[in-house]
Amino acid sequence: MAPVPISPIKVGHIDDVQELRKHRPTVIPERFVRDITERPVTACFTRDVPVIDFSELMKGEKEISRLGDACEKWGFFQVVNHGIGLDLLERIEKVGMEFFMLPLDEKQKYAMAPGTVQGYGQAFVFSEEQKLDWCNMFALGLEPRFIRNPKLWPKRPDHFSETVEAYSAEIRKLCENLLKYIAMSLGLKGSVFEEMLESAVQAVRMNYYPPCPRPDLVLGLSPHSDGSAITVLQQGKGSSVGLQIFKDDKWVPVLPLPNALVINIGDTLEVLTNGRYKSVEHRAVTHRTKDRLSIVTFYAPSYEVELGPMPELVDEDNPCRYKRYNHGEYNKHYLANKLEGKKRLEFAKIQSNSSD
Ligand SMILES: COC(=O)C(/C=C/C1=C(C)CCCC1(C)C)=C/O[C@H]1C=C(C)C(=O)O1
Ligand SMILES: O=C(O)CCC(=O)C(=O)O
Ligand SMILES: [Fe+2]
Repeated sequence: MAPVPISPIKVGHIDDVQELRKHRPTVIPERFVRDITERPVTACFTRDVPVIDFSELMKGEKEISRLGDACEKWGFFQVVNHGIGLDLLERIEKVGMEFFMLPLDEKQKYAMAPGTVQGYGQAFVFSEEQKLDWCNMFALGLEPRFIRNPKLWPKRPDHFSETVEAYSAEIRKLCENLLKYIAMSLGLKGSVFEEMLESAVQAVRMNYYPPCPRPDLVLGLSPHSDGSAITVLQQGKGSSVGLQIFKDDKWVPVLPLPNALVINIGDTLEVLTNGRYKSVEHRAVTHRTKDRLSIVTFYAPSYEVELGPMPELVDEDNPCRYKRYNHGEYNKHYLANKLEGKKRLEFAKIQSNSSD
């Protein structure tokens, strides 16, 4: 596997945003205040992200073709009738929220060590100058089992670990099935991506965004695309609307649908499809009075996998846009840099004279 390097970089003191907020600040600390060009504007363009009915996908062509359109035109969709019990969706939200509500010293027993990505804290901070996100994160590696760090699995709240296990097993099946239908939407054999990913890496990240007195000045999560093949995102019930995707040069909010899961194409699938299905830049914004929880699963290739565009998707009209590389190397590159739009994918791009 590709080890994540221990960072020698100085990141300075990182305020825990939940603790900050307890003091009801009237002024936002400078490290959270975004440059004027990055600040979220309130008037957001609303267009509906496509909704895919998972139960229709197995019935054939029509929904699979809608899925292909969603991947090609949006890179994001919401999936309904996905077969994961509502009770399990509620339970993961409950233990996630209970974890973030624990006292800071309890959460810090599972602190994310500098330069690593598992545990509680803020990932992707590499300098004292870098702006911070108004967010607390808790991340765990799940599969394959050797990526697990048992010391980082919380003892509190009750039922945390077993709920994460049960949830992740269901989400894994959903990812396998979605990748099968995504392959079929491209006219490929259903098993093609699963074979390519080998023993897929799976990780979960819970993001908690406390209310922020000045949501106009900060970001909950910096703009980025995910390094995964696909990502599954659950938006907490009762949470503020916070996820936005960058579409046609505008930030579009993803309005939560009851019991739906949000799926997005990650950088890996963009490469494998030679850019036909694109990873899309997204971010999270905060709310003045409401908090927000999101539970995010990254489903990615095994670190050993060498990948590049599938030959079936390269021809004279679609010349090869990405080089072949080792996913472990990509993973290392992704995790060693701040979140910065689609910048990480430049690692894989074959430079051309065209504008993309
Ligand atoms: C805070 O962590 C992340 O944002 C993150 C990390 C995921 C992972 C773990 C928590 C444990 C070990 C596996 C893995 C690195 C996937 C984001 O992951 C993105 C980045 C890549 C690349 C990816 O596949 O998902
Ligand atoms: O909280 C959200 O809605 C966005 C989360 C996200 O994009 C991520 O964790 O990668
Ligand atoms: Fe993301």
